[in-house]
Amino acid sequence: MGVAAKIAPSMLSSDFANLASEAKRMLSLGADWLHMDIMDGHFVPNLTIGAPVIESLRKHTTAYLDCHLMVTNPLDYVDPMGKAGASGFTFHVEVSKENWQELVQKIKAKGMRPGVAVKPGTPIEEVYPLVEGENPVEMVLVMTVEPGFGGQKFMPETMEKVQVLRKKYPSLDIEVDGGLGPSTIDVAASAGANCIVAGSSVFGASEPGQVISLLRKSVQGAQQNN
Ligand SMILES: O=C(CO)[C@H](O)[C@H](O)COP(=O)(O)O
Repeated sequence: MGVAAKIAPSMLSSDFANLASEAKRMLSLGADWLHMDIMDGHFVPNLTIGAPVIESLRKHTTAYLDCHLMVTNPLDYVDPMGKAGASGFTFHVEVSKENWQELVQKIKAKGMRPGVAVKPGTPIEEVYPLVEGENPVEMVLVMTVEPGFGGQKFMPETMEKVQVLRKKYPSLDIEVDGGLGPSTIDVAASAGANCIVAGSSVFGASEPGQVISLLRKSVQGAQQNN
């Protein structure tokens, strides 16, 4: 049996004007987590939501809010996101080389689960110290598109990173994000990903619940075959 499958619809593709009802709809259709994309308009060329929106959503759900911080200064976000009720806090390794130990410590102190994300062009070796340290992160997010926007094309070349990570860390949560849907999930699942973020393929489907269930079955099926 592998690491538990977690299907996390990316709320970036939801109707932000109806965020609470969109979140409840996804949970009622079988989502495990809600993926929240925090973008600062600097680390990535897009600006989305921040702690105030997480705080508002938290009033409507007890669900795991899987927050992906696409920001240049993640340390500045730890306190506000903790107070707002974030569950997971995933920061980018590209901007945390100097202070990841402090970051992880503070994220845990605020009751959140730390994760580290890598852009498609970043060597996967850069996350090893964060997974193996005394105070490790609990998830690695392998970006399968360039961060910044939903609806992009899945980059299959990123799968090598997932394979390497799964071989090295059999019980680690490995998340993939970007371009995941019915036509790309099998390759990600057989590479070893167990946390699946999917935005446009879920929100754009006529039956989003069927897509969520298909994503889960693919992860579970791949784990049984390994
Ligand atoms: O992090 C993201 C963009 O930076 C989004 O979560 C991601 O792209 C999901 O959207 P889609 O499934 O439509 O590709």
